[in-house]
Amino acid sequence: MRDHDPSAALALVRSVITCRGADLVDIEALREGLDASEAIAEARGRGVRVIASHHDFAGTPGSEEMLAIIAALRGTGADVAKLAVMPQEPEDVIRLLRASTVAAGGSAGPLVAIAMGSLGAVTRLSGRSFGSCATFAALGRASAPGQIALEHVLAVLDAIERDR
Ligand SMILES: O=C1C[C@@](O)(C(=O)O)C[C@@H](O)[C@@H]1O
Repeated sequence: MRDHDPSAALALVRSVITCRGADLVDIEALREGLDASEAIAEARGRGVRVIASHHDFAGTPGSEEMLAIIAALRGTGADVAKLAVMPQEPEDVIRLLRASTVAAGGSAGPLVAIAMGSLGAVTRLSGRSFGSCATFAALGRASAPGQIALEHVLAVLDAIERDR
């Protein structure tokens, strides 16, 4: 819903929460002009878990900024924080993974950190080693650049996680 009016997006999330049709909702929580905290509290009050997410489809912020974004996502009271960025060069992917490792190091709650595009594909497959609690895969049409088909993700995770 990244191109939509933030309040319309929030109204949609609210209707999903109130119709009891979801176990978990994903809210783009840091959009300008949007106060997601009430919807998040409402969801949690109704037993619906919340992922508070932030997408940067243009680039990869600096390390401190990514850590601040993750802290802000966690500050919304959501169950999981998720940051997805668009790397332009390999160093961006390394920076995202480093920020993910640092942010996951404390006890501030579960995190998902993804670098999009083909450059970031490695983060979708080995994110767990860098603090991510989940990844995203395509079941049919990809919903973000660089998303890999579920069957391939499962095969790679199976190979990577075999000895854990
Ligand atoms: O936040 C995410 C992750 C995602 O952006 C991805 O890169 O796989 C895809 C989005 O649909 C989802 O909301």
